[in-house]
Amino acid sequence: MRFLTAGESHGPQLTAIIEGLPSQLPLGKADIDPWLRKRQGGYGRGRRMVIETDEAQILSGVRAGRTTGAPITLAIANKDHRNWTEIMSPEPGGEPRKKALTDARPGHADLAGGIKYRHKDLRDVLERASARETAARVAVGSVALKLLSELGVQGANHVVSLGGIEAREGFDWNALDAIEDSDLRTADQDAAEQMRERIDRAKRDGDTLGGILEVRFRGLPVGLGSYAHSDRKLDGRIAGAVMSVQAMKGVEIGRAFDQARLPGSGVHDAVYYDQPGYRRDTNRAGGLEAGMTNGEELIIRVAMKPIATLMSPLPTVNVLTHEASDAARERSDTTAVPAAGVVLQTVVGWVLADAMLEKFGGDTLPELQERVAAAQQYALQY
Ligand SMILES: Cc1cc2nc3c(=O)[nH]c(=O)nc-3n(C[C@H](O)[C@H](O)[C@H](O)COP(=O)(O)O)c2cc1C
Ligand SMILES: C=C(O[C@@H]1CC(C(=O)O)=C[C@@H](OP(=O)(O)O)[C@H]1O)C(=O)O
Repeated sequence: MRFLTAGESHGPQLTAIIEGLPSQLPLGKADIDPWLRKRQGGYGRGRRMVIETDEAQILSGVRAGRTTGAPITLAIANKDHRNWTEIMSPEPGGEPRKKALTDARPGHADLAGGIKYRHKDLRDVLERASARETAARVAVGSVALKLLSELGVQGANHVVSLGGIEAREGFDWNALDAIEDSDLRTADQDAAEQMRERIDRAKRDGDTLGGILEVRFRGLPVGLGSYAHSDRKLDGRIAGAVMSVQAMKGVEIGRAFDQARLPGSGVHDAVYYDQPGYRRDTNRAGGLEAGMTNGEELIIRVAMKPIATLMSPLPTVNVLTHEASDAARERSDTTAVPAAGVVLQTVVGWVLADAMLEKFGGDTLPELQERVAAAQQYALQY
């Protein structure tokens, strides 16, 4: 499978094309829009999320509620575009350009992007660097999650820590409703309250916050990915997808950073066999060994940096005058950690769905389902 997204943050719309999805997958707006709405949520988001009510238009590849095997086109309108039509379509060469951005924001794409593409109005950089693009990626990933759910795979995401406030350790699949109900995407209500206070303080101070997120998947068959060549290794592919999300700066499989301090006897998972098949009593590996799923729950943790745009700005340089200045202040989120969990679950879902198709082939969903069931059976008896 492959996909492309296009669209600027304040342009008319975001567009995504997905190619390679099997036919006969039941698919409609109801499978995509709830993910878009979840991505918009979370305590600490800025005013843009009040303007947008993201929903996907399915423009090709689906007929009578089922995929046909043809490329799928998804479109998400930017409602805010109507407030930016003039700014987004300046006269060629017209100077000074309205809302030009010339005070490069440390931590954002502005300075390196301006030098790379030779833009002096850094708006030409930020429009595409913006995490608005993640709306398109979530739409794409939600289709992958739908395919996974038809194959018996379920995912989840939650906030582990935000602005230095730690949620209670542990994850319970039965607590998913509490996570979905929480504007901080944690089942730990006490931590959520402290996080809200921390976000309020950061906002008052003109500052921003990052955090740590966890993504989990269960029901995966053994052997997605491969040890046979570097670019087939699923851990590498997951890490690549996760790190490609705006503001993600670290990723670990299981609790890799803690485990790096321990001896092997305290890290690896002993294997046993009794009915109905192979079993491990621990899952410290986080579901991946040698670039392959091992049948245990997949556990991924990701570090998100604090938002780059500060209302109490850092020193920077004006790229027109080279004089010292304060970094540009754009409307912005104080934190987007809860929203990022939704993005991460969907982008990891894409990698997993892709690996499923690679291992099991499948022009159609029923063929895929038969082959996955047979592989699950084989793994027990092996
Ligand atoms: C859901 C989400 C929302 C974001 N919102 C903002 C924002 O409002 N302001 C901002 O400066 N950065 C925001 N970011 C992060 C920037 O897009 C990102 O830091 C920037 O593109 C530079 O890329 P890098 O951090 O990966 O190096 C957001 C990221 C995500 C995932
Ligand atoms: C638009 C979204 O996030 C945006 C991501 C973003 C950035 O710099 O990454 C900056 C802000 O853009 P704006 O200035 O238009 O408010 C966020 O709102 C979104 O998540 O849909």
